[in-house]
Amino acid sequence: MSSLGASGLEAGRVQVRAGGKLIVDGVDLRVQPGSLTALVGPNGAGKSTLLRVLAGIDRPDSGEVRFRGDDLFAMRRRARARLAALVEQDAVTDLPLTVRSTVALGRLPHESLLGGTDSDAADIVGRSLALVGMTGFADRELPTLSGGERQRVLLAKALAQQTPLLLLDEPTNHLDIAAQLSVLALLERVASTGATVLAALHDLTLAVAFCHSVIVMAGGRVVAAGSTRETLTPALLRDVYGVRAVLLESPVDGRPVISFSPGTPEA
Ligand SMILES: Nc1ncnc2c1ncn2[C@@H]1O[C@H](COP(=O)(O)OP(=O)(O)OP(=O)(O)O)[C@@H](O)[C@H]1O
Repeated sequence: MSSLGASGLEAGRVQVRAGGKLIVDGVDLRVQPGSLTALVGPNGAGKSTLLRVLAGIDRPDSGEVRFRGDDLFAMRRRARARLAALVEQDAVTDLPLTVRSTVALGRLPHESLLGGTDSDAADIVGRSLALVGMTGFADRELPTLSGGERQRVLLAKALAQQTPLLLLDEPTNHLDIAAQLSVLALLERVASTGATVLAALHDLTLAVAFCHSVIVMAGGRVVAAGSTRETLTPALLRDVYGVRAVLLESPVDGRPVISFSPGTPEA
């Protein structure tokens, strides 16, 4: 595997087998630091499975994952948790914890094993809650929150982890349109600080508006990757999703917009 050297996320020949078939089938990818990258593809393409491998949570059946040149599976769990955070899709959120305590879990990898406290924890937890607009919910119990509120708390927990690698599985799930836009803008800002940020997104309009790069998966494989504008072409969207689409430019801010039309695309 060629190396990104001291930066970025790199996966080589990653395979994951489940239920007797390859659900991730020889994935090679690179995610550059400093810009937001989208991971897109139809339902069942293998995005969630791949994200768990890229976060170092699930070991692949074969292949390797490196971040800043280091093998994620060769390091201890705590060390890995200081490098990589994953916001999972519909993660279990019925723990009887307050919002503040939930976000504070993101600080665990930074606490000293010798019992010393993480002196900045309260401050970082407070700032993370503010970034996702959940300050007023700090003392609420997690199970009492709406789906969108929980989603924002889980994002705050990952932000509190302060990792240079941030992976997100459908981070805009359950969010209203204003919250979706503010989460994408927040991820853009996190990436602009030099972090490596990869988000699985179903909403291609959001992907093309906010993400500089895109990785397209189908059937467990990466079928295209590159700059979002150049990769998400009408031909690619027809081949991968079977839809009719056209790429336009927003008259408001010049950002790209994908417009979809009903009906089956012509071959
Ligand atoms: N333990 C398992 N046994 C059998 N098949 C599995 C298992 N886990 C996942 N799969 C299958 O692997 C494929 C990839 O699943 P995955 O959740 O990674 O896809 P995805 O791209 O995230 O999908 P979605 O967009 O619907 O969330 C799916 O077809 C899924 O049914």
